[in-house]
Amino acid sequence: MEKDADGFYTPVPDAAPSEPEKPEAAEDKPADASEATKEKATDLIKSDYEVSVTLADQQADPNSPLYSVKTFEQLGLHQDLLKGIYDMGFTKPSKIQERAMPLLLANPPQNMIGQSQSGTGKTAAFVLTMLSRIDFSKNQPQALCLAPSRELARQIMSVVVAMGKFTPVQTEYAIKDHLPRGASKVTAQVIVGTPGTMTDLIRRRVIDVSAVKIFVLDEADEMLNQDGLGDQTLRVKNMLPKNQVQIVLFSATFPDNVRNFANKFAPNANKIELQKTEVTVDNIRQFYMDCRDEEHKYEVLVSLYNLLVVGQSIIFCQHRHTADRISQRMTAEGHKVASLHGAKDAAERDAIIDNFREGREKVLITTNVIARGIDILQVNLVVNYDLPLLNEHGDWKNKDDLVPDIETYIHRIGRTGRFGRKGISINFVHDKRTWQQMEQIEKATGKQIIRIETNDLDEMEEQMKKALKS
Ligand SMILES: Nc1ncnc2c1ncn2[C@@H]1O[C@H](COP(=O)(O)OP(=O)(O)OP(=O)(O)O)[C@@H](O)[C@H]1O
Repeated sequence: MEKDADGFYTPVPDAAPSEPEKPEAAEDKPADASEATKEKATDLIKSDYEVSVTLADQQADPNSPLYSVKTFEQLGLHQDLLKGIYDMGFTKPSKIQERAMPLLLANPPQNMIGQSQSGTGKTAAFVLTMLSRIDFSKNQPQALCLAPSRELARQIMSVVVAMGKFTPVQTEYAIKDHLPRGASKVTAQVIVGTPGTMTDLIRRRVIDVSAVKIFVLDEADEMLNQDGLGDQTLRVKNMLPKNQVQIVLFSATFPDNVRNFANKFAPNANKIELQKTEVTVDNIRQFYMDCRDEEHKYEVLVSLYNLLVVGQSIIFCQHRHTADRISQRMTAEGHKVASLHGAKDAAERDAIIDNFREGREKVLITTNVIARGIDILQVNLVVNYDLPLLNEHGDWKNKDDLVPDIETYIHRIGRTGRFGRKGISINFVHDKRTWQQMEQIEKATGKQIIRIETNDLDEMEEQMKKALKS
């Protein structure tokens, strides 16, 4: 990894094969909200594999992370925001929304460190808080939100625009290549971006932070990671006015090594925490396939192709060159796949994720760049072509030092099974080391990973149908 001029961790273009990629922040063009795909939350996946348990059933089950006893009205939201919520197809809050919203909206404002499983509606909780805190009569930035990737920043913005549809909210991006070079002042009330560009725009006084009242970090553990975006994020915070900004941190994961920093970053915060074994949702069924070697992984992936296109699927690789190589090979063999990673330029990244989001592409081969936050309801299969790995000692070249990256694993598989939908993840293991790494993941998450025969596609299909239906 290298820091670019913005201070981002940008993977080196010709990264050595042994250098794993990490999620990266990059900037982009604005998403046209009117064009943004806004899935109705109540839509279910239409296919042979249609889910059988309805959202209403789950929201009535006290053990579900979607359960709540309250209505959105009881959460104390403004009428215009309620209209936005219902327009999006939401009927009832999820557990995190029900628990977090009253704390987030209370006066005087208090900081929040909120944890809840992937796909359980954290975005709505912080977006509604941002929109509730704004004085619409002032044309000044009042709510800042940071995310680790341009793709996620664009997605969050689409939620701000959808939820704020019946308010006069004005929004702006702080992402690379968005604002014209000579832009002198941002007057929008909500600004969503990535930390390097946000820092740059504040420093150059294009963004005046004097009226900022709320600062949100989505994927907060990633944003505060001292080996990654932590410095940049802290820089933004240090430029904000003291004692007037509510700090809101949300993630599905808060590993121990980030918790201390999070507590300092958001002092005296209200906390909503999960036990370690609660972090993954039960509606994602986890499998693994034993492959003989790297080449066999590719063959198995190709043999799965028909299953991959049943809904939509995301295939995660550790390196961008693996993602490119697989997608080139598969394309040459007549399969329709797309690849997305941090070496592609901003416009291309936007086009690829938009095509996938709108269902024009069914199979996306990618790296950790979109492991977090991306919400595409039709994704019912995630393949870990390579398991996510981390280097504990900072030497990415030494394979013996690589350990499973539990948090990234949790976020990757969380790209499926959104808001109670069924989903499947499949890990490819191909030697003793990868098998052991997977065992460590199994232990850490407390969820069983079931073996599937690589040469029995019928069984695979059967398992998949069962997992998506039961
Ligand atoms: N109360 C609700 N009713 C119905 N659908 C909802 C509700 N709240 C959120 N959703 C939908 O659930 C999906 C997941 O929400 P969201 O992306 O906020 O999850 P998340 O908790 O931020 O997940 P991650 O940890 O992966 O970022 C979205 O499609 C969102 O529109």
